[in-house]
Amino acid sequence: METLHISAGSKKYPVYIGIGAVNQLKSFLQENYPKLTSVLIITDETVGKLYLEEFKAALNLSETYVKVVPAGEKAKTFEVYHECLSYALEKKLDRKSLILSFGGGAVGDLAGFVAASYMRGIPFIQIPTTILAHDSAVGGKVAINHALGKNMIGAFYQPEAVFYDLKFLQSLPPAEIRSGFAEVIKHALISDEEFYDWLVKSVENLNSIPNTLMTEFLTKGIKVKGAIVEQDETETGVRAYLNFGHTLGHAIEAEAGYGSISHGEAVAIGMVFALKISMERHSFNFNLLEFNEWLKKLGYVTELPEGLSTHRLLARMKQDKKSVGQKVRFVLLNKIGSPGVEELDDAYLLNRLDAFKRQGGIA
Ligand SMILES: O=C(O)C(=O)C[C@@H](O)[C@H](O)[C@H](O)COP(=O)(O)O
Repeated sequence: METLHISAGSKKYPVYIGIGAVNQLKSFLQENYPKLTSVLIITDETVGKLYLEEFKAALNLSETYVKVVPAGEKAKTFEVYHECLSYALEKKLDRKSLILSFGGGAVGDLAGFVAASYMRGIPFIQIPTTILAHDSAVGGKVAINHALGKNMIGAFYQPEAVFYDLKFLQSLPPAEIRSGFAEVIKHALISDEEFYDWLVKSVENLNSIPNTLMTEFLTKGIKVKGAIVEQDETETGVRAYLNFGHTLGHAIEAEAGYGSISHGEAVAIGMVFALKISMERHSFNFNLLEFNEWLKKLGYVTELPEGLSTHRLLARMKQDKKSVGQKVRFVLLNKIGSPGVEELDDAYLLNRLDAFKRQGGIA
């Protein structure tokens, strides 16, 4: 078991990571919330079926309520958000109550936004159950989606703690593993060539990752994220680097339909595209073909999904939260480990997107 600490704005909180981490939750609550009145567990259908009864029994708290939401991005809708708020009001949660987010990235985004907005904010704790959530559970970005864009309604709202029990990762399906691992790759590419080289050498397939290796790359990823969030909690500057691959990635998710492609698999395509542009604009030595082949060996698709309009993708990117005045701002690399944010001209972007589509990716 390892304990990391995240500093974000005026807040500092622990991330307990390792097999059995969740066993520390009850004592954490007893020590830090002696006047706790009630707890609302927000979980999804998949996690609920697998782990909820065991989780509730281990907590054994008197006033525990549960809201089960749809799995994945389908949880991040106004309707589900409203249902959660209504349920919390019906169960008379008060400002001494606490929300436990028990699930993957989408549950954490939704539950965190419910906590951020219920009675103008009550505490919440992240208990992530996916690889993706090593990224989304840390740093305080909480949100729901809108038809006009992903994560368009949300807040920066930090959890009280994160209990990251890696036993929950053992039941993940391949697409979910790919989704989360893409964010590990992102953390390596934006931070450190040594991390990236180690990752490519260490991970040859995603179907049987040893616990020690999983713990090591998740811990490295969280440390990369924590260092950036400590510098820039509300994304006025360097926090945008954590969005590498997301400008196109979010556009693909929205155009393909939320849930039809996983977040990380869309980000993987976005990272290949962003790397290609980066190498065109900043001549640096990187074997993009080797990266592309590694991704395909791991099961990723590295070209645009069939039938997506590049014009519509551009329109989506113009609405990205990093864009200013409808000018698209991309996170590019000057070299591995050296990200920057650049404004890209619409005509240039459309030309590169059309080439990417025509060539089936980078080749
Ligand atoms: O924490 C951040 O900042 C990130 O950009 C991390 C992303 O991997 C994550 O998917 C985030 O939710 C996307 O942020 P958004 O601002 O593009 O909605």
